[in-house]
Amino acid sequence: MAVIALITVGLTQNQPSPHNVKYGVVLDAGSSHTTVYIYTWPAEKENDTGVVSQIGECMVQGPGISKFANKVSELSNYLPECMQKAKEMIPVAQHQQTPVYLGATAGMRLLRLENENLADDVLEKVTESLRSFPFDFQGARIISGKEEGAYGWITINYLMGKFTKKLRWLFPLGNESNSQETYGALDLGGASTQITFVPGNQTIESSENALYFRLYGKDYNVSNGTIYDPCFNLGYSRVMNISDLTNSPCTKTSKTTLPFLQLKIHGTGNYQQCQESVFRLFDNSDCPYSHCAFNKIFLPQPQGQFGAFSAYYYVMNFLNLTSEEHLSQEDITDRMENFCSRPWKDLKTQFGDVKEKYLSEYCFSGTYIITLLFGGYHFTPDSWKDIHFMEEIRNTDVGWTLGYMLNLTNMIPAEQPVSKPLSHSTYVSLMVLFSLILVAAVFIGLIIFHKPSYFQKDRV
Ligand SMILES: Nc1ccn([C@@H]2O[C@H](COP(=O)(O)OP(=O)(O)OP(=O)(O)O)[C@@H](O)[C@H]2O)c(=O)n1
Ligand SMILES: [Ca+2]
Repeated sequence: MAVIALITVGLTQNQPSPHNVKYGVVLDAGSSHTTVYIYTWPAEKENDTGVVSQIGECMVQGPGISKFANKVSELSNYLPECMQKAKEMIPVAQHQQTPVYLGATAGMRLLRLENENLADDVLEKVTESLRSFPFDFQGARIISGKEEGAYGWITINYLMGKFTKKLRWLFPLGNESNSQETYGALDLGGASTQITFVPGNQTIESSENALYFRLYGKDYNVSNGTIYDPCFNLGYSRVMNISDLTNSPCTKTSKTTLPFLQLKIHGTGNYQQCQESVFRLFDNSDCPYSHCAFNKIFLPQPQGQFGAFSAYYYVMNFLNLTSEEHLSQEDITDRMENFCSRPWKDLKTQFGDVKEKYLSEYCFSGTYIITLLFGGYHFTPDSWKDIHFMEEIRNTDVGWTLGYMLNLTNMIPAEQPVSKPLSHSTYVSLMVLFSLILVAAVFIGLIIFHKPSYFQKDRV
């Protein structure tokens, strides 16, 4: 029996030790900032799922690349600090084989809409900068919102091991019935948001909003230059340029000509009023399909579990709203009312180390997220519990970058592989145990059958 057990375990888990390690670098050029991610994986197991992990990340100092549109020459000093870090983390011998990809998101999509030449200039300059490093640079491009959502979805499901088929015979009693269902992905950045999930048995009514994979098997009424804003805390004020509001392609349609160039905003800190204003941003009228998100965009009813990352996590984590215990809608409202009503002076005292830009916007950002989820994507108080706010899984950040790299390095096979059923430590323990049983069995056998002299004498 011990021999059979040894052979069974050996055959089901033949794990060669990884010695050849590969690396990959992806730059996430977001609207608010750029982050460099450094990944590694064992070369032999390239097509296995869950083997790529993040070994480093570096946040580039300064704003997003789109903000350099009128000063592209400054971009030459932008990336070197973080790229130098990548050089230090990756062994020199591996530099030339290490692919480097840059994907730009909403900030650059908006710049391209406004002025294509400027967007090209920015990409050209970052390309020039990245070419000066000893890596295998694979290009800098603007990724579409659809790709961004898709790669975030791949990342989260890859990291959660949702693409692997578990061997059922090893977990006969486990509640594994839903374990293979994929997670939906919720991403929110400075200038765009994506929701991606596998819909239930609903018809895809707009192919523009669908992707097929085969993998692993307001307007404010103002009469002067001051407005009172319920989404900022009481005592907070900020001056902003009207052009910052009206120059974005997102606001081009609501052309309101104002008789002044600047606007002074004073916070009044009122969650209910803030929510009413934000809710008006989501146009839920005249849906041409059976279900819409907002602004007439096709979206089936959200289905299954969701991982919410990027700004969803930063903001909700700050507001203490990421708890896995079920928070009722009243709990959420109470916490938001409480936070928004706090005087700005108090917040500054308590959270002196938090960047002022972020701190001042948490009342707004939290309200925006809650309104987007309930009023935009139509989550319900009941399905809210299916949203899991997360920053990383197994030390790897959740975002679109990992999925982007997996795709471009052809690390996603079309057919579903079967995962190793045991962890390496369980495998080794079982092998040792069965070996001991085998040795003990042989030993006992020897004693019984080779101690014959006494028995034989007695018999004689
Ligand atoms: N420590 C942080 C970092 C970010 N934020 C919030 O997150 C938003 C930006 O999110 P980020 O993921 O940095 O956006 P980008 O990737 O740069 O934008 P996009 O994906 O739209 O291109 C900020 O406006 C801010 O509200 C925050 O609250 N705390
Ligand atoms: Ca982003």
